[in-house]
Amino acid sequence: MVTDLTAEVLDVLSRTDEPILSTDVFPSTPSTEIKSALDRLKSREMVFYETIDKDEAILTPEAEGIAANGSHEAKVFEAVLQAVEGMRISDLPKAVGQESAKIGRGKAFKEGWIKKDNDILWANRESITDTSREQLQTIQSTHTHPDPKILNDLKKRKLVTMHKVISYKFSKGPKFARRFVKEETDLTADMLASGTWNTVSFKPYNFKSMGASTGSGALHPLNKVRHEFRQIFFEMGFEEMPTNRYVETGFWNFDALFVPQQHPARDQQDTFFISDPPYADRPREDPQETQSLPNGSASEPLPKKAKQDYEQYFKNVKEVHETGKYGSIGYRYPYDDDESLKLVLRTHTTAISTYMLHKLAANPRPARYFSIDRVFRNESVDATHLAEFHQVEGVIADYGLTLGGLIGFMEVFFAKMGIHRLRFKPAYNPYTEPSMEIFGFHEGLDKWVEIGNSGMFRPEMLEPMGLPPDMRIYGWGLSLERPTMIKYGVKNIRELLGHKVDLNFVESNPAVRLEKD
Ligand SMILES: N[C@@H](Cc1ccccc1)C(=O)O
Repeated sequence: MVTDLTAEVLDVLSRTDEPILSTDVFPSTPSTEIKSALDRLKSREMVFYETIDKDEAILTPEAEGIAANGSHEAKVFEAVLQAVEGMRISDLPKAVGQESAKIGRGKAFKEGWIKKDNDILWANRESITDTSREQLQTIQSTHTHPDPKILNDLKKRKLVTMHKVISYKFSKGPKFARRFVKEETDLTADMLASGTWNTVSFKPYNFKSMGASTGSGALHPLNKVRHEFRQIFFEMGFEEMPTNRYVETGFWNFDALFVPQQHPARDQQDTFFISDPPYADRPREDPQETQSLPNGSASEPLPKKAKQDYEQYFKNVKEVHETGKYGSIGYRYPYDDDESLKLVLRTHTTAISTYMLHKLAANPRPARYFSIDRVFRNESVDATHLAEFHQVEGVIADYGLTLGGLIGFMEVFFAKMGIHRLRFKPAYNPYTEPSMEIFGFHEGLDKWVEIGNSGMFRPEMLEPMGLPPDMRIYGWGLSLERPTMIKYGVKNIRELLGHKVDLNFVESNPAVRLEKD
C-alpha cells in the first residue's frame, strides 16, 4: 500500500541523517510504488530524492550453477585429478555429467590442465584456479565486474544479462516529520457539522500544476509543411492553380505534355487506369471548371469560339506527335485517339500546369502558377513509397528566361525552406529540355538527397497551345512528403499518409500544434 510505504520511508529516515538507497531498504518493492510515495513526501518538502538509473549484471541460470559448483572445465580437471590411474575419455560423462564433459574437456585441454595419452586423460598439474567461477561470483555479489572486457565476454557467452535498475537516493527534507498526516483535499459538509474542519490538515494548493490537457485540434505535419510552401509561393508572386480533380484523361496527363503514347511510364507499372468507365467521350475541354466526367451531358456546352480552340489544340498535339510540327520532327508513330481518352488517376500535377498554360495561351503574359495536391503512382509500397503522394508543383512563364535563371530561382526557393546547398543533375523528361534533377544537402543526415525534378518546357508542348515561340516556361515538381519526413524525423511514410496516421503523433509533436496564423 502506498500509505504504508510513505510511513516506512519516514520511519527509515528517522533513524539516520544520511541519504538512503531505496534498493537497500525496499529491495523487492516495485520502483513505481517507491516513486509515488517519495513524490508525495517531496511535494510536502518532507524528503528530497534523486533517481539513479543503473545497469546491473545478472547471472543466467547456467552461470548460477557455475558460480555454485565450478565451471565445466574445472569439474573435468577435478575428476581427472582424482582418477589416480588416469581416466578413460568414455568414462568422463559418467564422472561429471554429459554437459560438463562435452563443454569442459576441450577447455581443460586449452588451458593446459589435462593431457591425453591414447584414450586416457591425465591431470597436467596439482591445482588450478577456476577463473570463470571467480568472475561469476564477483558479479553475483556486486552485479558488475571491474573489467568491462570480461563483462562483455560473459555477456557474449550468455552467462550474464544486463538489467536496468531504477533506484532512488532519498534523504530528509526541511519539513521532515516522523509521521505523515493524511491531508484532506476538500472541505465537506460533514467536516463543518462535526467541527473536524478545525483540526484536519488540508492539502496545499499547487498553483504550478498544469491541469489536464484538453485535446485541442492540431495540424497534421503534412498540412503544416504545405502551409509553409504556400507561404513561400505567395511571397514569390505565384497564383494557386485549382487542383480539384484526381481523374484526368490521357490527353492532359500525357499527350499534351508530348509524352509518347508508348512511353513506359504509361504502362500498368506506373499509372492507375480507371476501369469504369475506362474512356472519356472526348478530352475534357475545361478540366477545372466542371466537376463531372466529360460525358457530354454533364458539362455545359462550350461557347463556339472556345470549342474551336480546343479542336485546334487537340489536332496540333496529335500532329506534333505523329508527323512533327513547329520545326520538330515529332515521334513519327500513329497517334491513337483512344489513348487520349483513357481515364487515369493523375500521375503528376503537371497535368494541371499544362491545362493552365493552355489557358494562358489565349492571352500570353508573364505568369507564375503553383499547386500542392495529391497524385497517384502504381508503385510498390515500402517505407518511403506509397501509391499516392502530394506533389508541389510550380511553373514560371516569361520572355527571355534561361536555364541559369531556373537554377538561380531554385536557389532562392529552397533557401526559403532552409536548404542552402543545391546540386543539379541532367535528367530526362519527355516534356522538358533541358531537364534537371535537384539535390539538396541535408545537414542533419549529412548527405545529398534528391528533392525535385525540373526543366524548361519543350516547344513541342507549348506551341500547340498557341503560346508565342519566344516565350519560355520552366517548371519543377517535388514531393511534399520528403521534406516533411526530414523535418519531423519520420522514417516510415505510412505514418504520415493514408490509414496509419497516429493521432498521438499529430497531437504530441509541438511543432505541429495548431497555431494562430
Ligand atoms: N512532373 C515532374 C515534375 C516536373 C514538373 C515540371 C517540369 C519538370 C518536371 C514529376 O512528376 O516529377
